[in-house]
Amino acid sequence: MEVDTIFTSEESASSPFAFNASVAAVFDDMLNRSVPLYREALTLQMKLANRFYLPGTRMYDLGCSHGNFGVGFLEAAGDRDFSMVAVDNSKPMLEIYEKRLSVRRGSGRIQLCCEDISTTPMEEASVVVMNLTLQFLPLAMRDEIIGRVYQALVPGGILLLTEKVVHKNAFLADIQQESYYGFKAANGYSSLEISRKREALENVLVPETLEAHQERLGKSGFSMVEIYLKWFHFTSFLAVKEKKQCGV
Ligand SMILES: Nc1ncnc2c1ncn2[C@@H]1O[C@H](C[S@+](CC[C@H]([NH3+])C(=O)[O-])CC(=O)[O-])[C@@H](O)[C@H]1O
Ligand SMILES: O=C(O)C(=O)Cc1ccccc1
Repeated sequence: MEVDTIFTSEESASSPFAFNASVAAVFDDMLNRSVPLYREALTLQMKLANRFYLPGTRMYDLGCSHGNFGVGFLEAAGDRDFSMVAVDNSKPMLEIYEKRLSVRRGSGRIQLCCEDISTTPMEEASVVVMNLTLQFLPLAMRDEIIGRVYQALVPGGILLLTEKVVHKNAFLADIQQESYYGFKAANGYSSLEISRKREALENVLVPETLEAHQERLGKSGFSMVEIYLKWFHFTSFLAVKEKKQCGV
């Protein structure tokens, strides 16, 4: 695995963060060292996806990057059939994903789409995964996207949403950030790398409060929402589209 040294160089500080070829090449190391509980979240997402996926429907992975969810799900599925649409607008990420699929059996079950999530058509979905993706979309588009996810889900279908959130209380938001930077430092990032990346992510990764996410999920139609994992900022929501009961 290639080591993430992106923010060791001075020029890295001068441009906004982008999912380009240099980032794609070191992305696993970047995720492992910068996202607390990343592997644990993936494992739980695969288990929940497996529990809620309905044969004949689709699974969508929105902001799939280089395919950790899809490749993991494919390996765990064995001979069980499924249909997944994996969407990302970073070509370098999808090129790596395609290579990973090319050496695996049954990879025709995953269709890769290089497009913007805000325009991607969705239908007949029983599972939609958005792992650390919504936070990169313009704030003004987020309601519409979650609304479309809800509409695309069949009754009993789920959205697995993981986001970096920010605490609504300024003091606790500082504690979150302090704990998070401690995590990065313990994983070998220097304070210069940490501050350069913070600058590069400004206005690119825009976190919202946990309450803002809950409110959006509620007003989009999700009446059952569970937080199944949380590490300060990093929060994983399970949102279920309820099955309507006859006569109620
Ligand atoms: N508008 C957009 N349209 C499509 N893709 C987008 C858009 N904006 C950003 N992306 C894509 O969303 C992904 C976010 S990374 C997801 C990790 C993955 N889910 C994982 O479980 O390994 C999270 C992170 O880097 O913190 C990148 O691949 C972007 O190209
Ligand atoms: O929020 C941060 O400071 C991060 O480093 C999160 C992150 C992880 C991987 C890619 C982009 C942002």
